[in-house]
Amino acid sequence: MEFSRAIKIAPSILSADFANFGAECRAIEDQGADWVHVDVMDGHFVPNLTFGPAMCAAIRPHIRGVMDVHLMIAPVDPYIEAYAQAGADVITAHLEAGPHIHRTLQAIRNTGKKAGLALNPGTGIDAVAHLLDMVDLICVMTVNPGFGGQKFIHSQVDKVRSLRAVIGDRPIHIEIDGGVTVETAPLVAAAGADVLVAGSAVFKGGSVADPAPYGANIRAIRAAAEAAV
Ligand SMILES: O=C(CO)[C@@H](O)[C@H](O)COP(=O)(O)O
Ligand SMILES: [Fe+2]
Repeated sequence: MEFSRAIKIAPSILSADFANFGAECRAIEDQGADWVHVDVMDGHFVPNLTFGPAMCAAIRPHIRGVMDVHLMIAPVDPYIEAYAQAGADVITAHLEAGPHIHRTLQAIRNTGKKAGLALNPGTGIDAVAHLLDMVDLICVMTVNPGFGGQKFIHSQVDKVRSLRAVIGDRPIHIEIDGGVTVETAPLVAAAGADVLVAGSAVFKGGSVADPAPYGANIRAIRAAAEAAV
């Protein structure tokens, strides 16, 4: 995985057809997705349940590019190795998920995978300064985690701008997750984000049988973001 600040679109398969994940992953990549974003929820850290490591391992052969695994689980440390074994390229843990985020990021790096740090909307960026040498990606949640299709929280745009200033030119991705659309993508791209997760805005209007809308949605979000950079 070579580092680049170019805009990357990462569809969240939380909005895919749950009976058809393999075909959905192939369809979004064929339609121009850069990364595939997999939302792991435990019914405890967030009020929803999704994919275990076996599910991730099952879809891995259907993803040619980057599998971006967003762990919304607590505790997180006991499961890092399992998601690494399942074939994740990026493993992101929440700052809020436990008392030892430095150890968690170290454990992710020890698996040889890229380490991501996610921040809930109510969390500030102060802790990030002490973790810059431990992270490959910082995920700014622009909704409260747990569900797709929520409304973008606009107060997070300033947070992204401050985060970009703290990161400077270090090879750390800023990922935005939640409520990304053609309207909100330019705001976060202009503030310094480079990875845009989008679930409902990518999958709307399409299906495995008719995937062309996925491509049109991805191109529209990318064009809106790139025009703002
Ligand atoms: O992590 C999460 C939600 O907790 C996200 O990845 C959502 O799945 C994004 O969905 P949209 O807001 O784009 O519909
Ligand atoms: Fe996510």
